[in-house]
Amino acid sequence: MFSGLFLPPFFAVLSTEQQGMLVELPNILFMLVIVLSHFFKQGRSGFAALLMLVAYNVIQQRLQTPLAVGSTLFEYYFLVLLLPANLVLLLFLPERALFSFKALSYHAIFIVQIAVFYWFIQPEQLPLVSNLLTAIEPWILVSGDVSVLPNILLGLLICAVLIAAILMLFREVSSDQAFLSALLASTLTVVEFEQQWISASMFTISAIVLLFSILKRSHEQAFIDELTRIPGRRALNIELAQLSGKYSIAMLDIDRFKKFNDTYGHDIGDSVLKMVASQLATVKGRGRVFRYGGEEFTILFKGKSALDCIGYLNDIRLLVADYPFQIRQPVERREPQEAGAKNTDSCQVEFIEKTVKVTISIGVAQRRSSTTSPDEVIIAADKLLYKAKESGRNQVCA
Ligand SMILES: Nc1nc2c(ncn2[C@@H]2O[C@H](COP(=O)(O)OP(=O)(O)OP(=O)(O)O)[C@@H](O)[C@H]2O)c(=O)[nH]1
Repeated sequence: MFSGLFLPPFFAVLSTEQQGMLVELPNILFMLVIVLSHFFKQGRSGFAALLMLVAYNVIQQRLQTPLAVGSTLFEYYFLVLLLPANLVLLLFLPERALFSFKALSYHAIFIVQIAVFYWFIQPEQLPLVSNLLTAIEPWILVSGDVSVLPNILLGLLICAVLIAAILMLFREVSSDQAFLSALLASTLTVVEFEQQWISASMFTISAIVLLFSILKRSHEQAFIDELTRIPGRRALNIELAQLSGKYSIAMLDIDRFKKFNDTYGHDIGDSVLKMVASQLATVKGRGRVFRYGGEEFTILFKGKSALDCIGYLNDIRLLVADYPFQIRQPVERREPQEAGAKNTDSCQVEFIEKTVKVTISIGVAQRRSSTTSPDEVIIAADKLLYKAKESGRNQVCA
């Protein structure tokens, strides 16, 4: 329906040896994903790769004959039902390292399905399989010219894809995109099952997406600060190690943040950090923002003097200071007691909304000479930050 137009001509120009390599490619890529998922502690992607690897091999080893032969049709239905069902199930299960004790229940679910499949495909089960197919015949209205896929299974596949797409939109789990791609690849494969090369090409694409997803998430884990979603200290250190020529570094600190935490609680303090990071990320002048640690941030301006940066830094300082940060705070309200009544401690908790102002202080220093190291520039910027605090906060010192 979709791919038949371009896949066979593309594969036809390849030599038999190259075609053989392309058929093996999903196996290699999925195994790579499994190994990486173990080292990068991304079990969910590892399980998805394991499922896809087994499904691909079932297709290659068992389903390359016409679907009407022997138990092939039954095996095809088995695959169409269980592959998306397992992928969707994984979307809801918590992350577990693939080769860990905690993941044993996942492996058990998987092994039971393989055992059931293996039992059904034994030659002596053929009469039972034929009877089963006859029994479910009224349910599986074949959609004729679209594919050999019964409408009911096609509907389930579409539901699985929709669930993955909705989850991807509404929660921030980076592996969801890879699951959606695996579900789309499985759907296209089973819908276009009679197309030559469909499984090799779709499963290769899905394996590549899974691989990229693992690498992207590992990169994020290493370099992106989990709370503020901006690059963290490790990313800054790598940038600093590669610096040369003219540059300036700004050190920024939220004013009286300890008091803020003590008054409104650590969770609201975290929201302030997120808000400040999102405002800082809009800095002009090609400044790159990092979370230095705690409530301190760093902005690196390559090719700029401290004087060049003052305007950009004042802009973000004002942006933060003008941001109406909303707080929903619980307050206890004591019920007034009637005269002579017994002293019972009755109080109600109410929530009040209020807007608070957050300010930041900034110190910015530039590289003075070719012998000045980035650490020395940071120390100089820190001293200027201290000066900004001493001079009343909410200001830039250069
Ligand atoms: N909520 C939250 N608080 C943090 C985090 N990291 C550091 N802090 C808090 O940030 C506060 C820093 O306080 P101080 O270094 O004393 O400085 P300050 O209160 O901002 O005062 P000045 O810098 O002098 O304006 C401490 O109370 C830390 O607990 C975090 O990730 N989340």
